[in-house]
Amino acid sequence: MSADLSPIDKAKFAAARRATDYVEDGMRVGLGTGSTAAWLVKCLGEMVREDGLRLTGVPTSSRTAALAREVGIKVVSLDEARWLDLTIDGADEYDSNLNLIKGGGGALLQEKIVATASDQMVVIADISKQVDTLGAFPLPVEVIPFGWQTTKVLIEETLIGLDVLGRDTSLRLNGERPYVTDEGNYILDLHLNRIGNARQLSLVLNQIPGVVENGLFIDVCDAVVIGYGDGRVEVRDINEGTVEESRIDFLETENLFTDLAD
Ligand SMILES: O=C[C@H](O)[C@H](O)[C@H](O)COP(=O)(O)O
Repeated sequence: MSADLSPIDKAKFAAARRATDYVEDGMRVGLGTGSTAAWLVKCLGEMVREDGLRLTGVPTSSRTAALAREVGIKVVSLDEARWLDLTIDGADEYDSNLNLIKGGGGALLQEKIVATASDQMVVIADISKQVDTLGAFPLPVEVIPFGWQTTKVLIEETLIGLDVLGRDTSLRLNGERPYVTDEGNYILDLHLNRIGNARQLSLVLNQIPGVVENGLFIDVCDAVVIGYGDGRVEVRDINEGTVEESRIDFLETENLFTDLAD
């Protein structure tokens, strides 16, 4: 095991590696975005190249599309695939009901469309993403650039009547300019600290003109695969009500792990 890799990278790798067990030959799979999902894409690419896995990938961002092509995964658009067997993605937070905050990497819109068009959604994460109540991570909301400052005020006014602890909102920046999503939109980050009723908040936000989508994923995720830095992996399946523990042997995967780390 490379000494250069942090325990958090090892945890992400362990979760991603275990999640490849969900992938069967011939599947159409939604490929998530972010540092954890990048491990997954690399692992799947290795399975395509080395084991002949037949896989059609639908990426959730331009970044993931580029990585998937680079590692040899066949990439198609969601419209070409129409419906997916499975989506595997990271998350910024998950709670005990497997409701999520996503969008820290700005890909929430495509991620939500792809996950919703899948028979099954599996989240891969390290344990730092687990929370009792969603909201410590700022909630990303994708908004149309036209009139975004008005939309921001409307969101702030709407938050006054809701069960949240904080109400600050900020425009996500890329240097000194607004961060622009793959769909050409902006992102407002809502610093709520605690979200009392995530389902209600999600519905209310999406009714505001100018809001395209928010980063709350309610009743979308079927299972979470939690990786730890020592190779332990826990799989919690919300439908089956099961918790399974296993272990990724870093010694056995050492070559793969270090190759993929490049
Ligand atoms: O927009 C980005 C996504 O929702 C990511 O899946 C999320 O931010 C988690 O990313 P990471 O695995 O890098 O923590």
